[in-house]
Amino acid sequence: MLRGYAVPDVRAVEDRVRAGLGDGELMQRAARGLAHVVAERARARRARHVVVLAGPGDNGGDALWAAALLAREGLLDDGPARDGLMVVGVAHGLHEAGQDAAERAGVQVHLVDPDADLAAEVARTVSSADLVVDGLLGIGGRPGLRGAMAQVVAAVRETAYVVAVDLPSGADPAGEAQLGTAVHADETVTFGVAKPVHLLPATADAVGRLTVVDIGLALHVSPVVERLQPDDVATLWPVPGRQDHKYSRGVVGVVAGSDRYPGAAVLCSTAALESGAGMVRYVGPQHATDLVLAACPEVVPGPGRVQAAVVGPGIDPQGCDHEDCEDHQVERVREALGEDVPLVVDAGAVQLLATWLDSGHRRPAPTLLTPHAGELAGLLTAMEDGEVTREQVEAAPLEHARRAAALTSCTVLLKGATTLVVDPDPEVPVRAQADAPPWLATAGAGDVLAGLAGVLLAAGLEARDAGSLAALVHGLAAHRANPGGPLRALAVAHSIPSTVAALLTG
Ligand SMILES: NC(=O)C1=CN([C@@H]2O[C@H](COP(=O)(O)OP(=O)(O)OC[C@H]3O[C@@H](n4cnc5c(N)ncnc54)[C@H](O)[C@@H]3O)[C@@H](O)[C@H]2O)[C@@H](O)CC1
Ligand SMILES: [K+]
Repeated sequence: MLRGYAVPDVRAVEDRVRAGLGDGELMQRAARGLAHVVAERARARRARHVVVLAGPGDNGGDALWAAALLAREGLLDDGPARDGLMVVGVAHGLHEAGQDAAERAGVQVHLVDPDADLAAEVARTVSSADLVVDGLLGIGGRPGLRGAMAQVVAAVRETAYVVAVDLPSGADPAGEAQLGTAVHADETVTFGVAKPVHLLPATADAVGRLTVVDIGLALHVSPVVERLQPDDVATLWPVPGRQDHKYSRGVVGVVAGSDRYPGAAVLCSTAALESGAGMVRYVGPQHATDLVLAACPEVVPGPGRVQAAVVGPGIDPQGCDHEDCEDHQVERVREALGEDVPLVVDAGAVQLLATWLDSGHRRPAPTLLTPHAGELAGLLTAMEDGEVTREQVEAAPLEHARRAAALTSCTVLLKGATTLVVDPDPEVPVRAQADAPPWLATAGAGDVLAGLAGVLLAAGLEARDAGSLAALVHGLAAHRANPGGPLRALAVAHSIPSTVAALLTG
């Protein structure tokens, strides 16, 4: 599990560790780790010109010391970057010891006035770099770059490989403010532990590949963000024992599909079966039932006892007006909301839940809501004063997911390039999963995710684990279904069994 700690907690432990070490030792450790990564990337990419950008604080200090090490220890010597290393400092003054060390090692340091326009010559130097080290701002940075810092970053060539020191400069270290003018790194080298900026959706896109360098920090506080990794699957996934039978493994109810969207019923039921449900019971209109049974003969039609249910994919919250529809989906969902059974509440059922909660009901069992941004906006609009738009949710996903979790007392899984899973208790770390290829943005992918999560709830996982594990496996199954190419949702569902098997057997 990757854990991201709040910046004040990181500073507190850094201060404690630094007090027990020699002067500058902690920064030396950071700089050494950084220098080794830079040297390796420079070699691999046959970089000819390496430009190190340094800002006014200790982030710049790390970068300057790394430049000194690269030059002094000849870390670039076997590559063509030998004579092509220089520092551009954007500050009224740089980290003194770092600047001194870089200059003593023979590295040229150009100092740029942060408030003046960038000289054309400096812009040319920066744009000549094929590898750029971004040490402008770290955890002390305010979001958004201005003046010469913004200009120097704009001068970086599109094809240059950018290694950010600790975090991409200009991004909010807390990972909450939306990205403004900021560095977009190919790789970020952080020290000791990850921070929220690396994991949360507002900023994670600017981070690139994340490398954590050990500098001897041990945190004994709770992280604020967590991300499950593939090797967590073996710990969390419900593996049946020899004594298990279909009921003990977990029966999953699926209330999904309508005459208008019968395919959602097929996708959700298929995903539940492919994820290892002991049994799937499907409830829906006749046409959808026929399609489900044709695709999945293992499914048992009609209501019955279940350990968890998925309600909502492809239902029409306005109600089904089909005359022979015995299993009226909206009524079924309302009934399920009142039952003491863990639920995945998806798509059309999200709106029904909002109305149901607004009339004073409370869910008696664990509940995982799985909205996309538009559905979350609809839920908040129904439960709060004033309209909330999809754009507002997309601009501040964590804030809105937190609001929804607090209002509903349910766990909220907000789908996106980075999927958030937020517990109603604000003290519980948020899970942020970014496992899916962009190809997964396709119709029906949400129905598959809901079916997968339903199986995990039915097996007894708590809602936050079920949601984040489902998001992880969903993303990995998508990669496996067709690495690097187009996907359809059904193919993702069919690739769940082999994906899980590969993760369980290592
Ligand atoms: N604290 C520690 O023990 C360690 C810190 N390390 C490094 O130190 C960094 C934190 O250093 P600092 O606290 O000095 O903070 P930063 O280096 O992030 O920068 C703070 C400085 O930048 C200025 N600034 C902030 N936002 C700005 C903006 N948007 N535009 C222009 N100037 C801006 C501030 O006024 C301040 O002078 C970490 O990110 C990490 O790179 C590492 O050396 C590891 C050890
Ligand atoms: K940085």
